[in-house]
Amino acid sequence: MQSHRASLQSSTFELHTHLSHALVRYLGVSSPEELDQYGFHSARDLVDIISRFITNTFSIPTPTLTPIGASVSPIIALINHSCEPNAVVVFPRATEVPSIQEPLMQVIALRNIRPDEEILTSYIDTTLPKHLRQQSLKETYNFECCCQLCAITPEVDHRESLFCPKTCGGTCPTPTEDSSLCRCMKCKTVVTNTDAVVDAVRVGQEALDKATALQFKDPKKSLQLTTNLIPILTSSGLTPSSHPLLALARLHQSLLIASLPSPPTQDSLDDAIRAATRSSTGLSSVLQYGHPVRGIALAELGKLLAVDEPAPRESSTPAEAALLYPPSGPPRLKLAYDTLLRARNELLVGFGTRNEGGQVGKDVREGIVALEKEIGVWRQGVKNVMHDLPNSVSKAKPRARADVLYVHETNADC
Ligand SMILES: C[S@@+](CC[C@H](N)C(=O)[O-])C[C@H]1O[C@@H](n2cnc3c(N)ncnc32)[C@H](O)[C@@H]1O
Repeated sequence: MQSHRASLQSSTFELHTHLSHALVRYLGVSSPEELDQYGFHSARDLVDIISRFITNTFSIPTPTLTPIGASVSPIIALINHSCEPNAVVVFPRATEVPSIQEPLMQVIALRNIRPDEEILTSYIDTTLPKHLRQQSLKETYNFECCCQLCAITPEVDHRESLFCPKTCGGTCPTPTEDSSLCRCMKCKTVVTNTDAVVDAVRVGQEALDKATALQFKDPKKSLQLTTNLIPILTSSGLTPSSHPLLALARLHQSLLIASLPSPPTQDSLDDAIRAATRSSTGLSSVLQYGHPVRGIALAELGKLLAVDEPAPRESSTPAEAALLYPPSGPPRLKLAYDTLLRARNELLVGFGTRNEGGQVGKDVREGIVALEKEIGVWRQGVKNVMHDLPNSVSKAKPRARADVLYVHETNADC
């Protein structure tokens, strides 16, 4: 397996040296001779193994993709990187394998791959803009990425974009200190407040770094930072997929879910749903269909929407109801159902059909079945009401309400 000991940047070399010392302490050896039994004959050998380990390991995630460990597979370590990968490395939970053998590492194709085409996975978070992806790949893997996404400079990359200031539906590239002239790619309107946007992005990045560092030590402070910064970045015009707004939104969502009271209040649940919607929308613009991160984000949103509402909101007019997000009552149930169906289809791609979309895919399937039953009960209830009503009334309002509940006549085998 590849090592970069001879060509490491000095900061990375220093980190590898620290890790080598930690390894020596862990092994409890006190002299170079004692290291011989492990096959290390010099400090250089130790740095070499650390470099090899860092270059070739994969993080082991929970079913919802929180990293909890590291693994090495000499075969999978042969796969090179692309920021637009055609495959992913996952650890699905397979029914036919005894749980004692888990986790199982698998490479899953995200799309059809030609026989002569190289299989490529991504080593890093590809929702990041190009300069941060390049920095991360250089620091950890010691190479400059020349994949299609890095080689071609698109007019607008959704990882760094603003909504058109005239709200024509187009987008503009995010201004930077070096390139402050930016205009909408559709209507060509020039963005005038570029300094304010550059400042917002800088402050947002600082807050993201701080909030990430504090997320386990001081989750309340971390949540305060994400809560304060998201509106600033949103009002400066950043699209939901832009950095650092997307990263802040994802962190915000996980902090909100972790701090949900038990049982949740309507406000805390609705806040978490809005955060999950923002994350999922952003991820869908920058990750390809079926990417496990997209599938998991949709599943989390669908599950939140499916939670029983503690105090459903009553809207006085249909117009008011249409503006309400998340919706309440039957429309919420229908949205939960549709979202879980979309999640399941994407999870089947990202975690493999044979794995039934992994553990989350199976949970989502159960959620769909439960919702189908619940929606069936509602529909029956509405039918009964319509049946009991006098003829003149039965054809009016209740039908409109019943339409909301007429979801696809699928069973959960989709
Ligand atoms: C896990 S290994 C991949 C297999 C490696 N190419 C080999 O032959 O053993 C990771 C290393 O491969 C190289 N690599 C992976 N993807 C690359 C890419 N897209 N461009 C250049 N080098 C790459 C880098 O040196 C990186 O540190």
